[in-house]
Amino acid sequence: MTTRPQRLVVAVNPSASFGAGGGTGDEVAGALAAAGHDVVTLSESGFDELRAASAAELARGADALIVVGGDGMASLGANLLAGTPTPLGIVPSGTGNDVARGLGIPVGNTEAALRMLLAALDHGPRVIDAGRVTRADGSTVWFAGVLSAGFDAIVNDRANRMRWPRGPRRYTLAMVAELLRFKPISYRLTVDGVVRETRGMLVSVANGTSIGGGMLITPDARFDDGLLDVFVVGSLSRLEFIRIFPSVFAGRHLGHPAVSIVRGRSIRVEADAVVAYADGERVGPLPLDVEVVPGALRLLAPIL
Ligand SMILES: Nc1ncnc2c1ncn2[C@@H]1O[C@H](COP(=O)(O)OP(=O)(O)OP(=O)(O)O)[C@@H](O)[C@H]1O
Repeated sequence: MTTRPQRLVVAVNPSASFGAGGGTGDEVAGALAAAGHDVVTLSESGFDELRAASAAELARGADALIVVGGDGMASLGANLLAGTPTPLGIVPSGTGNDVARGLGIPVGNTEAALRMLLAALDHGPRVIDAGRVTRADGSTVWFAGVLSAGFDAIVNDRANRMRWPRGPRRYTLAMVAELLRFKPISYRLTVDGVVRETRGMLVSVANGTSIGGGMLITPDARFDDGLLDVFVVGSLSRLEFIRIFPSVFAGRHLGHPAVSIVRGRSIRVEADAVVAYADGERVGPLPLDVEVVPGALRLLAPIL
């Protein structure tokens, strides 16, 4: 490896799904140090503490932030680094890992993810777009993958509260439980100034391709096209939903009359009493304004 030694901050979520106990964090820190890098490993009792510790360490100067965890950790990294030149690395050890998945970072194989990370430290980062969300109170938050408001955000909320099972099957169980009580939502969407009102189950604003551990809701979305894919699932009976649901994993739901995707740069999502999630983390209640910021993030990921 020809890489010059770099100062790397490694932020570990010890509670992320298959990294439970922090073992993946030790493996990552060990491999990076063995490759000659100067590694600072951070692990805290909670997410907010970890974010604060990471911010403090980045302020001392770092060549990259590497997060070890799931989409929530990708969110932590994206929010610290969007708009800065410092690259973000992700070693997936979470439940869904959809951001890593969409970027072609190996999931479920820490060794392979580490090989890819070391190669990316060598060849340099991939520049991608990020989504910037503005809440009604004017505060902002970034996302790298997908923002969702509707059925899957409710499922996400339930899955986050579940202790079992580990892995993506947790989302499937949470989904079945929530499907039994779900009522369609009345949305008002404004995409680049064009207003559309619709009743439905779900609206997602996607920079990436999947949610829920590989459900390819927007299989043709690109992280670096300067656009967001707005995915809408209209009203469906429970039976019809269950019938088309498996096809989402292969991205074969696209021809269904209740499913639509439009692309845009600036999207307002409105509905009563709906909370949005982005990259697996709670963003807050609608209404929200989402815009794409081209080239806002550098990712230590394969250059496609
Ligand atoms: N010590 C901790 N450090 C960081 N995050 C923690 C910690 N303990 C609990 N968490 C929670 O972990 C969540 C983030 O988890 P993460 O996304 O890394 O894994 P996951 O939920 O298993 O995977 P995914 O989001 O891909 O489904 C945060 O919402 C945070 O509140």
